[in-house]
Amino acid sequence: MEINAFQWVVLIAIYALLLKKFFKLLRLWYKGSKIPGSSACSHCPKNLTELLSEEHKKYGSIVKLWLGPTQLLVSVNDPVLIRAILEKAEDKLPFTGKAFRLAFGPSNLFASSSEKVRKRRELLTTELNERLLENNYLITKVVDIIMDKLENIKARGSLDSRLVSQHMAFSIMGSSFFGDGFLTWPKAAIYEELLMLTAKDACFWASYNVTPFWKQGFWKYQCLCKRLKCLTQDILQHCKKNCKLFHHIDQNVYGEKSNIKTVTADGAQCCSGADSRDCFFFHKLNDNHTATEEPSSNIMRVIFHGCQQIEALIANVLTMLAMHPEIQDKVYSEITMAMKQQSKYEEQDVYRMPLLLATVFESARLMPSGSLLQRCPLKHDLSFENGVTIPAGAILAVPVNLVQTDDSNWGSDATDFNPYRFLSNVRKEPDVVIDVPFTGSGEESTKPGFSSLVLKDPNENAAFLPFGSGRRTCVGQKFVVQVVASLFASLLKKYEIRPNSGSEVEVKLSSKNHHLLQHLPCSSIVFVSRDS
Ligand code: HEM
Repeated sequence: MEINAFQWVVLIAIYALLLKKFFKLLRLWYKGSKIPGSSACSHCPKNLTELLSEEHKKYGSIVKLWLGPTQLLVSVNDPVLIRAILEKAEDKLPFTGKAFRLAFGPSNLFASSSEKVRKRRELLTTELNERLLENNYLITKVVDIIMDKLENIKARGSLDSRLVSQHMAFSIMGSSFFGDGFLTWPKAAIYEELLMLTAKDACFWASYNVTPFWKQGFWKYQCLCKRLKCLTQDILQHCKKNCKLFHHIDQNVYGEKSNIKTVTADGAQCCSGADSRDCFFFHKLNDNHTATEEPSSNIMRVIFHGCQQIEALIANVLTMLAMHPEIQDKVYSEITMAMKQQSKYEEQDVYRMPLLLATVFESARLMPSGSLLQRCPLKHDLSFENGVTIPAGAILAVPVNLVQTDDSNWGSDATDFNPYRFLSNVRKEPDVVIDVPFTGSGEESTKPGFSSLVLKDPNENAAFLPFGSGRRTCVGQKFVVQVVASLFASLLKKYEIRPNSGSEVEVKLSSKNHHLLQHLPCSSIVFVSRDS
């Protein structure tokens, strides 16, 4: 048989590619052999965190674990080293991208390559921080609507804290990103259900190496994804309709921040300055999207990530307050004291409630929503001062819940709920007041009516990682902390949160075993009105 020149070229190219892959693998094996740890994960118990905990005890702060012949996981549990590594390591593992690509379509916002995400990360950070400062009224409105909804469902008795938290998180994300029109959007409930369902099944379908086109279930799943996309377009249209400035947005970009309503030529009322910025935000977020990207996928990804994470945080704070009535009472006193000083409650007031903010941080520390932070040096090895090299292609993992509940990082009460670890007493230790967005100023705290406690910057402790760290850290941290604290300030002013007697949460939380804390069941809680 005669082989022509073209076929030779193809054959050589394939051969060269295979050879390159083989040498990469040899290199991974060789470099991996120098990292301490068990050679293989053949005896993997169900819980990877438990295994990593044992390995770290045996081999030190950097351990390797072969997940398969071609998959090397390197786990690091020393906070100072973690900070240094995450400052350098920029790329993420492509797998998570695959799951979300399937659910929401291709998007560059959470891409594995840092190059692709940089611009949009910056945009999102600016937007969130500006929105945070300008949109005070919106948070108050969201909280009011959530409180009204609570009034209605509370009549039925105890509530599943996960479900309540999900509704709250969804209202916060929806209204913050689409404007307050979202709060009256008739399809919001369907959208919430569909978003959660689609994302839940994404990992299952993404776990197939070859997309299972032959399975009927897969096509049903694709239909759900399509419906979700249509609904996202629908709310965007709704947003655009309410916001006639969209088409001449360029004239208004970041310039005018007036809230005065204007009237267009066709007589329709234009949205306020704040609303036009909402529209502009999405316009910009999808600006210059590449051919492979879909306009609504970035939006769905952000909304989903925010909902999922905020939901977990709210549920954790609810659970912790329900289980620690003595802390709840103190937070309540702090809220009433701070609110007494103001004729009108402003969102910035939460910065005068250090115990409330510390409660949010402590809940995030004890029960982080993800158990591993991961990076994947795609092109280059990562070398560190202590002589350790993490080879390109290895999965770098940070076992967040181990680091966040380790005695050596947090003291002997590391597994206890103690928000005071994030506070210092201004009168006793005036020099620990730190000038960061989260901390109250020492001067304010000494005025009558203000708390004498001062919040420390939680990020000062390198072992505080609920929002990640380094170049790919979460861009929503400041936004989330302010919104969630505001929500609880309003909630606690009206209600006392109690566990439903005999519910599972009471049993689980009385245990000191921190592994249990990460797997809390749906907990049942009751909101008891303070007026009654
Ligand atoms: C309680 C709420 C939240 C928690 C606990 C949380 C946590 C996280 C974590 C752990 C990461 C990975 C960080 C790392 O690998 O170092 C992350 C990434 C990210 N978060 Fe959040 N997040 C929250 C809310 C939000 C919100 C509300 C937004 C935006 C609206 C947001 C936007 C992002 C983005 C864009 C990334 C990806 C960064 C990148 O890959 O470069 N997050 N978040």
